Amino acid sequence: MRPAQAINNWQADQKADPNMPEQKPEYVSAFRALSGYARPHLWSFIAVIGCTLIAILSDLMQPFLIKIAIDDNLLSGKNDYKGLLAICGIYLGLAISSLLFTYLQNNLLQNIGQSIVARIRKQLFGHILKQSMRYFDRMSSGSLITHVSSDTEALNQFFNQVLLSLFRDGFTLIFIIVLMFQLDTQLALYCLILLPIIWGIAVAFRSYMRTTYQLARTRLSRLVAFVAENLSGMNLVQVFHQQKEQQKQFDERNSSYFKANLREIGTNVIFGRTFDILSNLSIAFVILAGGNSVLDKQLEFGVLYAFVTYIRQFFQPINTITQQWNTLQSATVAVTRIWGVFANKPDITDRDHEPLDLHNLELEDEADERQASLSNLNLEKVKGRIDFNHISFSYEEGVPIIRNLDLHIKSGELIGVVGTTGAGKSSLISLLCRFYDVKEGSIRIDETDIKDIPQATLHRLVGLIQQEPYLYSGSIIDNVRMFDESISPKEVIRACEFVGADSIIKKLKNGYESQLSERGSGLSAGERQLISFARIIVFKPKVLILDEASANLDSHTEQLIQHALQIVSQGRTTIVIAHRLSTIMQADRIIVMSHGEIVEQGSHQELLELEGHYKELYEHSQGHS
Ligand SMILES: Nc1ncnc2c1ncn2[C@@H]1O[C@H](COP(=O)(O)OP(=O)(O)OP(=O)(O)O)[C@@H](O)[C@H]1O
Repeated sequence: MRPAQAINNWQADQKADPNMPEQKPEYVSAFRALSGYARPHLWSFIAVIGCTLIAILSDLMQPFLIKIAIDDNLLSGKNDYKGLLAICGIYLGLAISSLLFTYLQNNLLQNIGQSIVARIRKQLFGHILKQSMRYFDRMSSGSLITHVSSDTEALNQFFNQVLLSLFRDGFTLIFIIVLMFQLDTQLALYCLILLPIIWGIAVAFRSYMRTTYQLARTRLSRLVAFVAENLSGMNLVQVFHQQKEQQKQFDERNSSYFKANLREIGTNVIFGRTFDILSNLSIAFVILAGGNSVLDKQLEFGVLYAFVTYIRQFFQPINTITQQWNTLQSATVAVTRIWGVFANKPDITDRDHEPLDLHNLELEDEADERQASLSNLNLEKVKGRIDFNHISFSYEEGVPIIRNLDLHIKSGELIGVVGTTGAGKSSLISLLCRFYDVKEGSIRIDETDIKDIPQATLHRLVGLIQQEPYLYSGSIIDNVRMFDESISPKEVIRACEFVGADSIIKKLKNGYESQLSERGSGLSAGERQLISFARIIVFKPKVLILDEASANLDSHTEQLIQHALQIVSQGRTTIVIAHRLSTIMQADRIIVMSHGEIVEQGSHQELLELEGHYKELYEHSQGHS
């Protein structure tokens, strides 16, 4: 990731969510947060500092050795070849030592950085998995992806670049200054006069560079968002022949990003060259001032040589440290954002869930495992009776979605739920799965409030087949058994045969080993639902919820689904949200919902006789107005 990307990602998020407070890099709290992760690597850090010191000293002693060779051997007239040979040997030894310890320092620091970042990334993903649906309603998936990928990558850069530079360049600078004073105090003092000038230039460039970086990142974000938008709405783009218009808009964004990039590169070049000019000016100045002293025999030639070399080396670490500023800022913002995610407690938790300890997220995993094993329901003995006791619910305060709904479902009953769009059918199901909690009333399975059932148990108890079933990247076998290797391929094949998906799967080129992707790789909505039916057979939940595919299915797939539903619903309490009334005409009971309430219920025939909402829906589905 380029410097400042995290800042810009964050800024892009801010635009997407205007309610989020303005966030600035908070260096102290960011470093405190990171220090907890760094503590276990204390000895490795000490080893890094040791290696850095040896590597720098090995580097910096080289000009000093040449100074000795010039002043004590070459210009002293002693003809001491042995001494010269010894100096060459030491020089070689120093070069090897510098190489070896730089390598060790780099490797050690990379190792520490990568393991800290990998640990944070793992905990972050685990933490996101535990969040409730309300959180995902609020957060765009784009910004969560940014947290897991770009923000953790910004941390990686912190260890690879900022820390490395702070250790290596910081120590180098200190040693060079000490060595320069050791060689000649007056010349060293002249050189220090340059420091405020260098500082002034660095500060001026830093703020200009930041603006340039940000401009490029903002334009990149716009470009990426535009491509993502087009990809997700590709069918619309093609249906409305928008290709030319979209290409034009893309070209505009692309060219403005290109210009911003050129500006960024130009700024970097000017900054680097300015330092080169300053370095050369200082060398000229040292040669002028020091040369005079050499001619007056007040300074040895070797000292002047060493000084010129150190001045050259002096500018490089300053340049590198200044360039790290942007990376440091983006890493700090990244830490703040990542800790913002960690700080968010899921609002749906199991009873007696211990409070989140931000400093010890591993404890959270252990607590979850403990909770999962604590079930007051014996899964085998659950009958599947469901009671919605006068429940009310809203997504947003003051906008009721479900109002005082009272519904009692017997174990093994097949219930069809119908209603106009937005009536609250899917919301009712979300409440039963405990994606959200009811505001008033309670939902009970076999007399136990679902809030008292650990979520892991509840989700084994209630199986959900969604309108758009989610398929993972992987084979059909793995999609049916949800990567649970304890379920054999034979069981999967039997389940698919049972629900009638077998004939469809066998037609695929690689049969059960065909690789699917999230969009289903060529399977229709109905066919994807059939695969979900097989999942139900494999995992045997006591309660089955089917949010029927609303897409028009061909009559063959529709028949297959009807057949699969009959098979799968046997011995299970089943709730079907029906978009086609034909699916639930045979249901034990049909519930008609409108504006979050049950307005009618009964069998198909009974409801038709009522001549109310259901009859209207039915006639509409039959093509009558
Ligand atoms: N995550 C959400 N956040 C805020 N409002 C929501 C959310 N999900 C649904 N709603 C709103 O709640 C109401 C009921 O939606 P719901 O999806 O339960 O209806 P539905 O009967 O299943 O509709 P459909 O048949 O179109 O799927 C709608 O007004 C919808 O806009």
